[in-house]
Amino acid sequence: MTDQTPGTPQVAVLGGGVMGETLLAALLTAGWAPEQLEVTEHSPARAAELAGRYAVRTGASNREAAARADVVLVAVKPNVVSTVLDEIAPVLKGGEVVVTVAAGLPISAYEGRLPAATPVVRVMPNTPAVVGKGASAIAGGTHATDGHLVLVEKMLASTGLVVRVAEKDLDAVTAISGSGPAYAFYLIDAMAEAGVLLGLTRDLATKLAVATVEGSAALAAQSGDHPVVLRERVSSPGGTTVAAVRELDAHGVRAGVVAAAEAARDRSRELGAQYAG
Ligand SMILES: NC(=O)C1=CN([C@@H]2O[C@H](COP(=O)(O)OP(=O)(O)OC[C@H]3O[C@@H](n4cnc5c(N)ncnc54)[C@H](O)[C@@H]3O)[C@@H](O)[C@H]2O)C=CC1
Ligand SMILES: O=C(O)[C@@H]1CCC=N1
Repeated sequence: MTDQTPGTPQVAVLGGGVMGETLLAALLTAGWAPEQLEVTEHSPARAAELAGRYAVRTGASNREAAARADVVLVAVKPNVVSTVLDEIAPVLKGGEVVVTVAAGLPISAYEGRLPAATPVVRVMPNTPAVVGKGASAIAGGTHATDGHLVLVEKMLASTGLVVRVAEKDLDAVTAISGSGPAYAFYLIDAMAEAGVLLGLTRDLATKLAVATVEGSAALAAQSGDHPVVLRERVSSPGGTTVAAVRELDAHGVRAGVVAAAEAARDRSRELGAQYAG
């Protein structure tokens, strides 16, 4: 594929798990036709499920799918990436773009296994992409042009926020937005559980927790105010909220979030070092 390839090029999604399916659905929403897409899967049952749900071609051969593709989207686990790259490298003709969502693995690891001058774009998406509220960061490799980054932005157009970053920042991005939905779900679950403890039904407590987190995120996004200012607005003098936030501080919740993000950043680096091969 050249920098100028127009429209919606043929995409092979290698690995149809959580993120592979998310990106497949996103491409369909962004205007790709089912016949421009195919997915490879090790699990025949999963392949059949995806074929039934999206009417796309599915198969088990990464090499055959890559040979038909203009864009190869790597969505397998980091420990499988080098095997997959070795499978597809012989059939890449030089113009294809390789896009990867694997955590941790540096672009240099891809460039070292793929034909010289293969453009590689690394993406760190997150699961709210399924509902168009995702946050993705992208970084291009040595041979990725602005045109390749624009193409990837187009591929992710239906998923939500897409930002360009330097590759060195992707471990931090992974710790904040890649893994971040799990922190938000953890908070929602804890709030719902607290509601049950306080006597609400689980259904009502969960609805209230979800709506509160969703509304707070929307308010933060739309007002542009600093989170501290927004928190102060909830906190009436001598009221309930200051009493609650004092407990969050006393229990080290803020420090816990920071430590969690550092652990995710470190794990991303470890995955990169372990599986770069
Ligand atoms: N789940 C998430 O929230 C995010 C995941 N990622 C990245 O996405 C990648 C995939 O993660 P998930 O989708 O969560 O994992 P997953 O385990 O749900 O999906 C991986 C899929 O690859 C298939 N597979 C395994 N070996 C294969 C092979 N050789 N060829 C073809 N298919 C093969 C598996 O059967 C499985 O369905 C990982 O590299 C991860 O770091 C990145 C951002 C967020
Ligand atoms: O947990 C993981 O390794 C992947 C990467 C970011 C979110 N999920």
